[in-house]
Amino acid sequence: MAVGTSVQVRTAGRTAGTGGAPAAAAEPLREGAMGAEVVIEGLTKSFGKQAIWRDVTLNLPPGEVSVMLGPSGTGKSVFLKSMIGLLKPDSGKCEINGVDIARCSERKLYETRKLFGVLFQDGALFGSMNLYDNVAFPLREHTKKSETEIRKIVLEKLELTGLSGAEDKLPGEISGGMRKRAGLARALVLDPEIILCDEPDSGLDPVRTAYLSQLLIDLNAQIDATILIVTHNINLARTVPDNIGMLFRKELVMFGPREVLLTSDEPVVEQFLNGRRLGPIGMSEEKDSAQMALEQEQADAGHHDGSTEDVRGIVPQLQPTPGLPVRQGAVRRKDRVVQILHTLPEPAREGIIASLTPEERRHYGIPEPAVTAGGLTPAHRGNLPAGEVADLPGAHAWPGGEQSAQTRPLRPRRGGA
Ligand SMILES: Nc1ncnc2c1ncn2[C@@H]1O[C@H](COP(=O)(O)OP(=O)(O)OP(=O)(O)O)[C@@H](O)[C@H]1O
Repeated sequence: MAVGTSVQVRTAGRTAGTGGAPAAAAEPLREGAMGAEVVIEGLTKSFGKQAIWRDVTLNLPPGEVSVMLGPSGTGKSVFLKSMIGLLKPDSGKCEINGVDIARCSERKLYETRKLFGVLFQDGALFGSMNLYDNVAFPLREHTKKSETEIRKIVLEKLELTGLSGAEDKLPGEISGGMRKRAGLARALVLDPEIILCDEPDSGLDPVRTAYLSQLLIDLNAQIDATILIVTHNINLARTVPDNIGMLFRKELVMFGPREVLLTSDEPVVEQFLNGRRLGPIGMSEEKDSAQMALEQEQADAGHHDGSTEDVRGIVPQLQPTPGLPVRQGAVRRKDRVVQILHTLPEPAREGIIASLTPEERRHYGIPEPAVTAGGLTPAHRGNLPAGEVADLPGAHAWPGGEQSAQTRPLRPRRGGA
């Protein structure tokens, strides 16, 4: 079995297939708990004389899904490793529940790491252990749970990731997609508040990637964990996250609500989303101006620039499979982005407003948009100078204090958020 052939997602009281009929929303699996917020400020990392990135500042809002994009070699994996303390940054902080991962004691680091579930690129499974033992490993290592308790948790996570029945298989006997899902099952056994996924789609075909995308959204709906995904997959980046960031030229070019990056006409963002050669990104990350001019000349003369379609604008975000709980992160996000709406570039603002229902618009006191009668947001384009987006209030923090009547939460918040 490979990803997607029979992905089953667990609801509180039953199992629902991804194509199942709509049903009443189920209760979340992890009642009351909410993913941790990750506060990153001025994070800088180099290896000897090689600067990787500097002054990276962003917040991962609790329970929201974020994606980090960036050309190969820009240090995305190094960023994930720095977040869990596997690599020490030169300066800056990465704070989780008040603990600065970059500076804390070994004991605190050990404790805080337990909040993380990490899906490594290759699944990082032990080749000599079957899937059951691989998934059980963190529980046997880090908890004092009995084998009966472990069995219950392992079978639950295998079911959640669509791997029921494959317990006895060795990693070498299953497909790449199944290995990814087994890695995800193992990342989930300690009930993580934060899930980091390093290229979860690598090596998967487009259909299996689509199923994996749905699985990540469904997981988020069920456990309300904060999720950060590093990926090169543009479909995934356009449809899954609440927030998108991009690393380029050793800096965080942007990080903020998905609508900002998806409507940006920053050359580096446009080039990356469209997968074309024309633009500032070259084979060795950066291009000089002579090379850029030459490529432009060739394209003007009709030479193919590598892209197949013009990808721009906001597409609808994936929703949890019918029957699963409402994503609490998405509910909180709505309140958050409405509060910072006035700070966002116009195309992003329009996109967010267009994504609200008439009831939500009334609740927030936002007038009906003139351009969205057809329902779907038009392909907006934004214009935000590099560096400015990362400075958006929503990129780093969001107003916490008093809320006006217009920005009161739409629905009661869970877990004291
Ligand atoms: N432990 C290390 N020691 C020295 N250099 C390292 C180490 N880990 C990573 N690097 C360097 O850091 C840079 C960024 O690597 P990283 O793997 O984070 O890039 P990436 O953006 O994840 O790339 P890709 O998209 O290709 O996976 C590379 O030049 C790499 O060689």
